[in-house]
Amino acid sequence: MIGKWLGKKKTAADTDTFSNKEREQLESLRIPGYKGPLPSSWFHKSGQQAFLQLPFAATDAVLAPLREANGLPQYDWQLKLNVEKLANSQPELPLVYGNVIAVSSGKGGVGKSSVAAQLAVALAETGAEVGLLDADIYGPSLPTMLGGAEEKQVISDSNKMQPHVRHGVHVSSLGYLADSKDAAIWRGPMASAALQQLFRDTEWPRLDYLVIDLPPGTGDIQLTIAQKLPVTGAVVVTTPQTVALADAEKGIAMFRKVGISITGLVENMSHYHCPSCGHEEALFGNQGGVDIASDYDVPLLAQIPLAREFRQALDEGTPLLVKDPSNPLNTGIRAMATAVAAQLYQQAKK
Ligand SMILES: Nc1ncnc2c1ncn2[C@@H]1O[C@H](COP(=O)(O)OP(=O)(O)OP(=O)(O)O)[C@@H](O)[C@H]1O
Repeated sequence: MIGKWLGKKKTAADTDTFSNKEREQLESLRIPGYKGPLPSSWFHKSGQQAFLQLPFAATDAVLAPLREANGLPQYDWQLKLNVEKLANSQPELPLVYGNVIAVSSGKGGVGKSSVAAQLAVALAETGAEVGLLDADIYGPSLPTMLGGAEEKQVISDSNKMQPHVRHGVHVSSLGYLADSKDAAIWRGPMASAALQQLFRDTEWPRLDYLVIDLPPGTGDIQLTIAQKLPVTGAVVVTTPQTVALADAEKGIAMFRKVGISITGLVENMSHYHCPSCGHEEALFGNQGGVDIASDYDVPLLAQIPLAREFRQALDEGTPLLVKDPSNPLNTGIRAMATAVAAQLYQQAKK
């Protein structure tokens, strides 16, 4: 749990109010993934200190426009997060799992696991308590992408699995338990049962967010998982390529069929940025994700470039966010995390 600020008793200084002109400027602040102006009750000031208090995870970058806006920089702006637990698709399950984000793709190889891993690390960077469930039982790749595959699985006295803590994220994966070659031969019901067990028998701490890396595709297994696990919102990952887009459409349709809200679309490998000459090339086509998002009325949460740095870092088990935190490529990943958390909140509150 982060910041207990919301529950703090108000002091006389907290009742300081912004002038009308300042309020107008605050109203013009936009956050990735949040449609429209933020409620004015989320802004506070106390003398020279000013606070933006959000009920979802966000990076400090959201304050940049306030720090730069005319008339507002005199304040020392701070971000206060107090992540609200939102309703999910299984109301009878306790909310200890936090807000559950299912990351899916209609097609294999589009970068779903990379997006899930980097989303989880970026959310954890904000100070949120984050879990990551590797439900990609046919090819659990998170132990490779986040490292620690060689670490022994610890079972607690209460017979529960201790999640591995990797780069600030609590990770549970069959890849830490079984040989991935064994997992690949599992059939539908067996895989689905193993997964539910992995979800239930992991000793998760009290989480703010649980990111689930679903197996690729839109068949029975994905449908069963989506129905059996608590889900707050689904993120569909695609590349801009026509074949991937057709499968992404199936993914959107699948979640809609079972009443799970689509938090949005992430377009991965949207273009290639040449590190030497700066040229940008749309290797998999142009605008695919933008068009699908508009056709299906789902938010486009991020467009992530194809970059050697992302792949290399994940192959080494240390995502770029951790390996090279100030690399400009990370800006888009951090903005994606804010956009996912903001949109998840806004949809749940609708
Ligand atoms: N934006 C990117 N830039 C460079 N490499 C990437 C990018 N996204 C993913 N990759 C690389 O592409 C490969 C496939 O990615 P990943 O395993 O995440 O795909 P997936 O959709 O989860 O695949 P599967 O369906 O098989 O589980 C990995 O080596 C990953 O590092």
